[in-house]
This record gives sequence, C-alpha cells and structure tokens, in this order.
Amino acid sequence: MIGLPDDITACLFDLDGVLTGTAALHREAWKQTFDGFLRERDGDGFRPFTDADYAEYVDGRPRLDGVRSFLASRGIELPEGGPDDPVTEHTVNGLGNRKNHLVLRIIAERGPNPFEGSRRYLEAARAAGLKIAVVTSSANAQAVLDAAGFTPFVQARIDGLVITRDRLRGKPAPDSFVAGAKALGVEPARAAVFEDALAGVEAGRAGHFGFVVGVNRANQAEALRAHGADVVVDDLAELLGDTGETA
Ligand SMILES: O=P(O)(O)OC[C@H]1O[C@@H](O)[C@H](O)[C@@H](O)[C@@H]1O
Repeated sequence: MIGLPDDITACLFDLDGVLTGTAALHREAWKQTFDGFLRERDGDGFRPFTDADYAEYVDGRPRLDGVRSFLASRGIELPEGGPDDPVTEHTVNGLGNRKNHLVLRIIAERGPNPFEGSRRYLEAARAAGLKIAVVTSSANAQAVLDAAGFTPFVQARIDGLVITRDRLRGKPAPDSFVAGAKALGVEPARAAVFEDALAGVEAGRAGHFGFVVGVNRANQAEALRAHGADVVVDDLAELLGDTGETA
C-alpha cells in the first residue's frame, strides 16, 4: 500500500537526508572543519575534503567515527583527546567539537528543511498502522525532529546519544537499527530501513532487515544499490505512487 512488502510492520527512518534536508548542512560543516584543519596542518597546498570523501568516510556514521575514518583515509593519526577539547585542538574530539559548533550554527540559520514527501510518507505510514522509529547517528536529532515538526510521528528514537550511552557500534554496523526494531517490538525481518547514506544501507543489509529503501539525495543511486538498497527512490513520495506534489 505504501510501496513496501506486505509483511512489513515497522519503518526505521534515518533522519538527516531522509526526513530532513540537514545532510547537506552536515556535509558543509564537515567540509569547513576538515579543510580548516588540513590548511592549518599542510598550508595552502592542502588536499581539500570532497563530496566523495563525505559519502565514503563520514556520511551516516557517528561524529567521532566520521573523524577517525576520514583521517585514516589520508593516513593521518591524531590523539583522541577528550569531550571538552576546544574547537582549535588537533585531536579527534577537537575536530568533532569544531564540526558540531559549525553544524549547530548552520542549522540554526537555515532551519531543518523537512522534506514534504517525507511528511506525507510519515502520515501514510501512521495511517497504515505501521510503527515508526528514527534511527540516526546524530546527537542533535531531537532538536531537528522538533524543529521539523516530526516528533509526534516518532514512537522510538535511537540517536547518537543513545549509541554512545549503550555503546552500540555505529553504522555501517547494524546495531542502531537492530535497537530501533527492538524498541518497537518487531523482528528486523518485519522492518523496513530508509537511508540516504552508503553506511546506512549497508547497515540495513548487514542486519537482515525485511526491506531497505535507498533515498538518493546525492546522485548515488548505483552506489546505494551496491551497498544494500533493495529499491532506490529520489523522494519518499515516490513510494506512495505520486510525484510529491500537493494534490
Ligand atoms: O554530529 P552529529 O549531529 O552528532 O551527527 C553525526 C552524523 O549524523 C549523521 O546523521 C550525518 O549523516 C552525519 O553527517 C553526521 O556527521
């Protein structure tokens, strides 16, 4: 009825890039963070952080995993530091704090940009009696959900704070989605995962979820399929059999 196999009883939605347009804001904050760091380290001839770097090493992963993964891709080792490191510090935590400072400012300035097609899909899923959870690596999820007006749809939330608290492995490991299904009281095989990140669809496949929807916001439909999406759409409204325009 809403573009899912009949035996699916729950939806597990990623947040940034699936429900809201905040993935692009995260990407921008990461670029400012890493380009700033690389310039400080290597001078003006530094090799910039690219959209491809974001898709492969950072998108969808918990904040500090993103820092570690990108630095490793460049053969750079930094000390871990600690959660209170200043944003100027060349440590994993310092760069994570620098990015968080930037992304909060950018989201405050530009808003969460909820996707209209996603709002309509949430309404349709609720009307169809499906359970709904948000599963995101972001520690800023509640504020974004509130600002987008999506909180009333959400019966369970697994976010970056829960991932840290419960020591879950971040995406691409399936742990956060498994925790989301558990919080809703459904088996992974009866839950659909909705993801725009390569690490996210990979987590959906690794967790043997009943259906994995890849949401193509960054011109990477083929890569989403290769990493585990069963179907790829440009907007969730496509699953409702329409174009996302208001009737
Ligand atoms: O830094 P936050 O808000 O905790 O978010 C962590 C990650 O959350 C994910 O949802 C985003 O795709 C990543 O870009 C982001 O880095």
